[in-house]
Amino acid sequence: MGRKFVVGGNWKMNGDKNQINEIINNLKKGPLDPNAEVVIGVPAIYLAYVKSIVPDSIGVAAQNCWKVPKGAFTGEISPAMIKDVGANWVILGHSERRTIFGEKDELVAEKVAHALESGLKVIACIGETLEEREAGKTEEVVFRQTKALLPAIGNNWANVVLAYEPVWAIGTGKTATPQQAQDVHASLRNWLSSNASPDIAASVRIQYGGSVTAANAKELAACPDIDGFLVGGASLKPEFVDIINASQ
Ligand SMILES: O=C(CO)COP(=O)(O)O
Repeated sequence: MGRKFVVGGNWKMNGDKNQINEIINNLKKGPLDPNAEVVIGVPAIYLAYVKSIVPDSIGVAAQNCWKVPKGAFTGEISPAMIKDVGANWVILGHSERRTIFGEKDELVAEKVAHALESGLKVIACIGETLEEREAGKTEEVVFRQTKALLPAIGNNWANVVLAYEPVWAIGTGKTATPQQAQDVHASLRNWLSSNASPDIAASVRIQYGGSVTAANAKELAACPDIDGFLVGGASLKPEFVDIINASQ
């Protein structure tokens, strides 16, 4: 179907200059699968530093942004600023933003709309909690979260990657089984076919995120509807290279 494998590293609030140098040197050494797209999500304060040392072949993402270009929003950064320091991507709607910082579907959608209008590419995150999964609400939740994004994305789907990250699998060492992940990815694609368009459903890349490691990446990558990963903890380690190469 021609969906390019795309692997994101979400460093979250981790890293200092020393560790960043190590991570970037490791990525430079690779070797990286030339057929995989790589994007690293770095703390805002290091965006410019990372851009100054990373090869252009690796995309750089902010982990959040605000929904307008500038103004009295103490502590926030805008897509215009992210672009100004040379980064092209932003991760939005991560479950940590949703749960710890109380971001609701509508706010995530407003941020996605503004980031896309500003010319950034977006990794938009969705996913259910353990409670929601156990209540049989996984599809209801991911469909609701995705539905909120439809008007925000409009005809900009080419600049969006969806990241399905079940909250119970994030940072817990409890990876979704390949079948569990594949099932949600397939039903999401099916839902997109009816609610966006068959073309969008066939072309949008859906990453899996949640305790991805070098040990489980290959099996997950072999699933037909898994088009890459959004990696937290392991993106800080040398094994990130093996995860990037998992679809080879
Ligand atoms: O939240 C994640 C990526 O955005 C996943 O984190 P872990 O890979 O550490 O579970």
